Order: sequence, then structure tokens, then C-alpha cells
Amino acid sequence: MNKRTVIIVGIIASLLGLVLGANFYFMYYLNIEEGHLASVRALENMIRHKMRHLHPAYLNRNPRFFMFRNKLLKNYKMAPYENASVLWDIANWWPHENEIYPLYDSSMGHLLETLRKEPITRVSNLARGTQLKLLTRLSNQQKVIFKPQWYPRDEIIEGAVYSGKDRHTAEVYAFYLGAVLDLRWTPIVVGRVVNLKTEIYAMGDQELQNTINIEVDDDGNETYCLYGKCHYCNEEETVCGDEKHNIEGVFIYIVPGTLAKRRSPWQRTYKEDRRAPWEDDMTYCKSLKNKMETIRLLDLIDVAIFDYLIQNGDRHHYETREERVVLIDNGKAFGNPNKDHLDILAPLYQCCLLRKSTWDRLQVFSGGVLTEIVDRLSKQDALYPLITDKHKRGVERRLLVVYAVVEYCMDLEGDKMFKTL
Ligand SMILES: Nc1ncnc2c1ncn2[C@@H]1O[C@H](COP(=O)(O)OP(=O)(O)OP(=O)(O)O)[C@@H](O)[C@H]1O
Ligand SMILES: [Mn+2]
Repeated sequence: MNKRTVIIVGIIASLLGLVLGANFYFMYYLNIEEGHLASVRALENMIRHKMRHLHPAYLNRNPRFFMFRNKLLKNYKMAPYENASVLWDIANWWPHENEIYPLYDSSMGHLLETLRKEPITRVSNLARGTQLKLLTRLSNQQKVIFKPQWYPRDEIIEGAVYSGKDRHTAEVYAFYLGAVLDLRWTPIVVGRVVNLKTEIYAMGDQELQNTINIEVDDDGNETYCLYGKCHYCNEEETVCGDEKHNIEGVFIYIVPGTLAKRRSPWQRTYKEDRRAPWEDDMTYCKSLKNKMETIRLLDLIDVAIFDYLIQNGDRHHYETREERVVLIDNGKAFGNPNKDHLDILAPLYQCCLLRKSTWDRLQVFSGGVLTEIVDRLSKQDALYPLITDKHKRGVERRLLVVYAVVEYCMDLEGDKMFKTL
């Protein structure tokens, strides 16, 4: 192309941009007037627009972050302990409503270390839920849930947002992310390499042993493969030990107290050819606001932000403890780092409500700090790094989307979108 052609093409492109831009603005105000957006597509355009004009404060580090960093690093640092039994007694008294553990407590670091060090003394299948999990007992006392590794960290799960099996490290990531965002509603989780032969099979009951196949090759080398007992468990899909019989997995502290399971108003249909009402109705939240207590709605909006960041699109049911929502089961996160399923955020953009404390906290960890601090906290975990760099970039990218969606809601509702319940 010669210079003149370049100039002409440039002018045409700018004009086109102007026309499209103006059109976009027209749509923008039209929709604001209506008070809601007609479709998710229109919302996506709006968010893209908001993202391009994000205030630098959202992109830069917030100096307030330093106040939190050292406290977090100190509180969650694994530390040697003397008596695991005492620590478990303490931790089992911690939960209050949906807060599973305190903001800061010197026992946390010790507790994390017990989950990593205490011997497994008994194991059985835990046929609750649909995915493979085991119920293990540590030192003849504390029961904990074990979820094994199914995928390498860099495996990309294609398909629907809820596809595939659990990603074990997502449970650990969720724990640290909850701690950082002060959504201390997740169980306490620690990664661990366990021996399928000596720690699981040998400590397993008869029923568990029956769901572990032992193959011996021509040289007499054994391979242990677990398929377990659960809704989706079958003998063809197994978790196998390496040459030393080791597997990766996570230990999930059991949340004491009674949990109640409830259907999520934003439940998916789990059928490719059928859409749920909330997927097409951008005024969906209107009726919910009358039916549901605001505090519950605010909990679910916090959950939506949390799930969006990690891309957990499988919260078909949510669980409550003392009428407040807990973040149990975070294993379906981090399926595809290149995909952001915006509809996980539907509770936020459809209701345009947000707990003030959540909003304040989200802003503390701007500018790349969120994934950095979770990364630093999880360095001590046996399964570090928990997620790939691509997934980390995904979390940061989605945090900006959350900021943009909140900005969009502020345009509609102003400060009254923030609640202190
Ligand atoms: N840390 C925990 N503390 C207390 N109860 C738990 C904990 N983790 C799981 N449970 C109980 O076990 C049930 C099944 O766990 P989870 O939801 O993780 O399994 P799942 O196989 O992923 O289920 P689904 O297929 O429905 O998603 C939960 O609904 C909850 O009642
Ligand atoms: Mn699940």
C-alpha cells in the first residue's frame, strides 16, 4: 500500500469508528433509560465499553493493600505444632453462622500443618455428591474429606462450564481466595501427596479396597488404581498411583454443624438445548427481590463474584449454615483459562446489589495483587503452584470485569446498590 492509500484507509476507518461509537452510545443510553439491558449480548457490549474506560484506580495497586498483606501472610503461614487434637478441638468451635474460621487466629497456621502432616488412620468411600471422594480419619480422630487429582494443571476442559471432573487444586485456591477476599465461608483445605498403597488401600475398609484395582506387570511392578463409589464412579475411570503409588489430592476440613442444601435461583438446566429462565430474562432479579431476604441475595451475589473469578459454573445448589451461605464444593473451577463465562455473574448484574464490605475488599486487591497474594499464601502448599499462569491471568482479567459490572450498576442505581447487611 502506498502512503496515500494508507491515509484514505485510515480516514475511512476513523469515520467508521465514529459512526459505530456514536451508535454504541445511543444504545448505551437507550438501555439505561429502560432500566435494564435487553440481553446478555447488550450487557457484554456495555461491559466491554466500561472496561475500556476503567478508572486507573482499578488497574493500579491500591496502597491499602500493604495493610493486609503482612497480616495475611503471617496468619496463614504453616507452623509446627505440638498437639493436633487440641487444634482440632479449637477449629471445630470456630464456625459461627457461615464464617468457618476467624479473621486472624494464631492456631490457623498450626491447623494447616496438621492437615498436611497427621497420619491417615482410616479411609472409606464417601458416596455423597456425584464425584469421587473419600472420607479419611486423621490420627484416629479428625474426619476430613479427600478429593483426588484427575487432571494435570494445564489440562483445558472444553465444553460447558460444568464439564469434567473436579479440579482438586481449585479447592485449595478457593480456600486462600476466600481468606483474601474475607469471604471466610469455604472449608479449610490443604493439598497433599498421599500413597495410594500404604496410606489409602492399607488403611481402607473392605468396601474401599474393593474399589481399588491392583495391576501387576510382567516385572512384578504393582499399579494401584482407585475408582471409588459415587454417582459418576465407574471402573473405567480411575485415579492411579505413580511408580511409588503416590497421588495428589486435597484434604478438606469438614465444616462442623448442620448444612442445608438449597436450589440456586440461577441454576442451569444442564441440557444444551434448554435454557433456564434467568438466562434470557434480564429482569429476573425483580421477582427474587420480593421472594428472598436481602441478606440471602447479598450472600448469593458474593458467591457469584467468587465463582466468576475462579470460573466455577456448577453451583446448582448452595448450602447454608445457620441460614447463611457457605462456599462448599469449589472443585469445578479453573476448567478453561481462556474462557470467561460472564453469566456466572448474573446475580450481580441482574440484581445490581452488592455488600459494601465486599466492594471495599475487592478494591484493595486491584492491579495484579489479588493473584499475587493468593500465590504467596499458597507457596507453602504441597501442590504449589495450584494453577497455571494462564489461569492467574484469567482471574485478574475477570476481576476487571467485576469492577466494570459494578460501575455499570452504579450508573443505574448509584450508591444505593451497596448494602451493609
Ligand atoms: N467440607 C465439608 N464440610 C461439611 N460437609 C461437606 C463438606 N464438603 C462436602 N460436604 C457435604 O457433602 C456433599 C457433597 O460434597 P460436594 O458437593 O463437594 O460433592 P460433589 O460430588 O462435588 O457434589 P455435586 O456433584 O452435587 O457437585 C455436600 O453437599 C455437603 O453436604
Ligand atoms: Mn461438585
